[in-house]
Amino acid sequence: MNTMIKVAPSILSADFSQLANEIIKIEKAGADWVHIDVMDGHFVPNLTFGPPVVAAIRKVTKLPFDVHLMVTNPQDLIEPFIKAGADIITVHAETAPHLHRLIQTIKEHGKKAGVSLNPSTPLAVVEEVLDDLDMILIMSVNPGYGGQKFIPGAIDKISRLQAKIEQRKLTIDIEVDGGINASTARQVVAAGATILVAGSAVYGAPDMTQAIKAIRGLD
Ligand SMILES: O=C(CO)[C@H](O)[C@H](O)COP(=O)(O)O
Repeated sequence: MNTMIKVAPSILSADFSQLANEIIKIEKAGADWVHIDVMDGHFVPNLTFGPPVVAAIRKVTKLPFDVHLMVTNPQDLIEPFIKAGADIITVHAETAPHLHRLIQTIKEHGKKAGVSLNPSTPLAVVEEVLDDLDMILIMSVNPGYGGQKFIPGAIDKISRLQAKIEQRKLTIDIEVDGGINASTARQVVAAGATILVAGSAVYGAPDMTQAIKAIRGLD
């Protein structure tokens, strides 16, 4: 049992016609953060939310907004999403030749900065910015869609990242996204993950409260 684990349901799996209610539902069910998947139809083959949608849903909850930018030009969208109400902004290393600058921009606005790695991207790409990061998001599916199958290679990647964080005595959260359910959650938490993103396992569950508890490992 680990009470330090945070669960961040992804509204990608919500009913978009009822978005405000869908956010209120996860808040009542015990979610820690709201995970918002921003997709541009270019870096990933899907198109989702822009800053106006985030500004609109900001009015319905005080839960932290965990904004995951799956976009080709993250530098153009950091400030608009912060103005819209983001608390944590994560950019993909694959989209950012000037990763250090982007992280500094996020932090200068007083927000938490994360970097995400696709399944095929090695940990080495964040080596030089580790000291500046609040969070690393390990993708356990190829980004673009909810409801995909967890890629088991993520577990060893999380263990190696956790060892590196410990060795450097840093405080960085490890978030995992894709195919998370009660069973995969246990495996990634054992490897060192602290924040679990779950879309279909929460929104597709008959009892959301129970699903969140099970993912957190408190069932
Ligand atoms: O970033 C994502 C996809 O790119 C989603 O957050 C992720 O897939 C969550 O959905 P599920 O838990 O259904 O896999």
